[in-house]
Amino acid sequence: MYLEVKDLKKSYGEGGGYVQVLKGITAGVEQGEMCVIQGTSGSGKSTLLNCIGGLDTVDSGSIVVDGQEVAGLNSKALSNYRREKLGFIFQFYNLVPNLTVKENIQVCQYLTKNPLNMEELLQVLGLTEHQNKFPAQLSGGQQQRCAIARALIKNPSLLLCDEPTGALDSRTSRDILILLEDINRQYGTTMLIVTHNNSIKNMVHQVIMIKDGQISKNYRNEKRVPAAELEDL
Ligand SMILES: Nc1ncnc2c1ncn2[C@@H]1O[C@H](COP(=O)(O)OP(=O)(O)OP(=O)(O)O)[C@@H](O)[C@H]1O
Repeated sequence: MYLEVKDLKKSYGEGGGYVQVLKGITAGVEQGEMCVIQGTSGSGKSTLLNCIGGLDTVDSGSIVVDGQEVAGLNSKALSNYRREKLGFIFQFYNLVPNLTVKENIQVCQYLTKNPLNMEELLQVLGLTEHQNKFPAQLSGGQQQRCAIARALIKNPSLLLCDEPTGALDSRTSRDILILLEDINRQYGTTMLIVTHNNSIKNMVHQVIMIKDGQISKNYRNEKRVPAAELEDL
């Protein structure tokens, strides 16, 4: 198992403001799997993703990624873990406004000894002709493709996506999902995708549904639907 989460608990606040967000999550994702995490607003999806990504601490439980226990690492070890293993994609791109597309990607290229080839990645993501533009000169889909390139340049083994199509229209969403599918196939990248979209779960290998901080349903798709054929995106 590439990612194993065991009895993960996480709360925020104290006294009257105390809220237990994750109430004992146990799940596993195989290497090269695409996995969707779904659930109603406030159910704890982003919190789970942030804990796995070392962006937030946990109260108890274990998170093992590629054989390494991540829960409880100190901040230096966590930043090494993020640098070596992870790529992040968020709903609102988070590009640096005064850097060009290429420069935004280069920032992450220098974080690793074995980056992917920049020109090839720009090509694959359809960004070659936009590489010298600034984020404000791009459409939403182009900005998200740039954010994906930035996450992928260091060839992460685990890609964490929080609402990657949340700000996009359905056609652009489909393009981005086809891209993620291609990347998964080409590089074997394990992916966790938090989404509200009910259709995306049909294209992935595994689905984890969270309700009120607990897993309400967890299954593997017997028959996956290619992103190009998803309905109601
Ligand atoms: N830093 C924080 N401090 C206090 N409470 C927080 C913090 N982060 C999240 N929460 C609370 O934890 C709960 C779960 O939040 P989370 O963002 O994980 O939910 P979600 O399922 O991703 O929701 P959404 O689909 O709306 O993004 C919410 O009640 C939220 O208010």
